[in-house]
Amino acid sequence: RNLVYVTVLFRHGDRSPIKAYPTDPYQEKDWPQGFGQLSQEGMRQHFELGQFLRKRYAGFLNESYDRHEILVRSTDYDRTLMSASLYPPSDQQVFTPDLKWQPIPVHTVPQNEERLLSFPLGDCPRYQQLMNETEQTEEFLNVTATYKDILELVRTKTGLNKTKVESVWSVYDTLFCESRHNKSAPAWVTPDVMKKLRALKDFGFQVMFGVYAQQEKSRLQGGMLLNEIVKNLSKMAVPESNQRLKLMMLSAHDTTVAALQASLNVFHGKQPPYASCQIFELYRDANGSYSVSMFYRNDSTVEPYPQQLPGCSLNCSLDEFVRLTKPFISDDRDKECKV
Ligand SMILES: CCCNC(=O)[C@H](O)[C@@H](O)C(=O)O
Repeated sequence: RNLVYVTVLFRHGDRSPIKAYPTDPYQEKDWPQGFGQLSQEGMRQHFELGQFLRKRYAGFLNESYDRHEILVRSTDYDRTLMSASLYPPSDQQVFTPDLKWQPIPVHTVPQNEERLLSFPLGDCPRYQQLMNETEQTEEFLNVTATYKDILELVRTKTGLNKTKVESVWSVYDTLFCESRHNKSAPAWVTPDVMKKLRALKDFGFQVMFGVYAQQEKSRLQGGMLLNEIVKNLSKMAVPESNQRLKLMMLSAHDTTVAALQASLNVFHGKQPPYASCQIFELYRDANGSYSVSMFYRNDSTVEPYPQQLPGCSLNCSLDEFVRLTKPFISDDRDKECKV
């Protein structure tokens, strides 16, 4: 079977915190580029991802960058735009000796117009209703009861007057970024506290796109992106189409990867790491039919993991892929959002 088209969605690389908590000893001035910015570690992570993709698709992609072959779209954040731009050049495209980098065009839309790569999308009362109902489920109540003491600790130590899961989420994120950049944590942040905050953060992802009414949440969130990806796969599955596009690269966030994976029922409930990459490969089989293979790269030290769409084989026929994903895609989201 021959590879004919690839779509990859990745999270940006390592960054500075999005914000500090009220009593945080580190504030915006303590970060080289301020809050929410790609770090040099993040740049290295994405240069490595670019090298991985070039190697994986050597022979499929033109040796040198061909603007007809590759389309890059990013959310309108510095960290995602910069992550997407770190595509290594081929030899003859090096334009300055010793500079192993070349600019590639990265397309985007303003944040308030983004409806493909940023989740959870607001403007959906039905989704908000589902989230309220989720917070009444036994599972949610059990988790918040189990971690009651840690939520209380976070409230008192950080000066945050709310300790809903979302507030804890942002504290963990800030502490995680600070730990990754050798900024010593306050005494109350013990390894056990970080472990519990990590579990709550992962739970926060599960809640956003699952735990309760996962299919309906997918139709209102990640299904929006899944729909585009499935439409593109079908569009590319035509023999000798004059389409030269071979690789669609989407640069986004942890929530984007999680939302998309939840809509495919392949989300394993943990925050997608920096530069993690969801891969869709479309193949034309010898008999002229088409199949889709999915992979998830969340560890750059090993090969990407093959993912199995529930109800299908690892090399899932395109027809089956379309049929099995349909229930997670809304054909009129605005209507389904109305309450
Ligand atoms: C309000 C928090 C928004 N967080 C982000 O945008 C980050 O990019 C986050 O999605 C991530 O992938 O780190």
